[in-house]
Amino acid sequence: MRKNVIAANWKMNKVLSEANQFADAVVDKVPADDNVEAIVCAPFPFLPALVEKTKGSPIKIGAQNMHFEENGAFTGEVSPVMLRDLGVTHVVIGHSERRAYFAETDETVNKKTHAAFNHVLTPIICVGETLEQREANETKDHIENQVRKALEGLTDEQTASVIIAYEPIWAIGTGKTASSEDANEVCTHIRSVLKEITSEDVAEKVIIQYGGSVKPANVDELLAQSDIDGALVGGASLEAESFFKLVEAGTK
Ligand SMILES: O=C[C@H](O)COP(=O)(O)O
Repeated sequence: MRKNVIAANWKMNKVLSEANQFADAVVDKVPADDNVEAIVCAPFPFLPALVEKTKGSPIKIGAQNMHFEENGAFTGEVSPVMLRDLGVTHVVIGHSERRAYFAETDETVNKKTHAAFNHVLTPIICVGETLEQREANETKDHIENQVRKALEGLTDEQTASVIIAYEPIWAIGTGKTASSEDANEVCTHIRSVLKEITSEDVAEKVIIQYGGSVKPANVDELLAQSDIDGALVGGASLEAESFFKLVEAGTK
């Protein structure tokens, strides 16, 4: 039985005092529950404070991006070594906003995925189609291609522990959610691709999240689907109360 992984992706929001207030508000509320894992993926400047504030709680802290190299002349970049050293446990890789605005490619997604495992970070790998691709009936082929390229060269053990976030681009921040059945259909396809790449046993272990306008009002229906094991949440993860409700939904 897979647990639900509820990950907040704050994107480029909040200042440090707001990040601290959020941590204070949720740290004693989020339950230690085998059915759910709660992760907050925050901007780099907040990571040390959030790691400190959530120590001893079940909440894990993640970054929203990183470079694939360990160090070097890469002005403005943050390495996996730095994240691990801070106590960060997860990293979002290949978010559609990184792919669209910061030239992230399937190749860099794959390099970052390997770098994450080399530094004991769990990658949350994002895949998703545009509205044009959906309308042209290209969703499954596109997602399959993204998944295969992201996971190239991983061991079965590594593949079993990736988190894949299926986020249809047209549903991100738009208020439009894929119907839970449509979202599940793509997540089931991802799992069948994982079976081909590895084995049924490995594929059944992989956490597949849905992301795109998830909120307390629609999360139950999404999590009830057979192949949706959690959510990667932007807007509705910014308020502590709303994030807590999403995590609570994951315990059911
Ligand atoms: O990483 C999160 C996704 O981009 C979803 O964002 P959203 O919940 O604001 O639609």
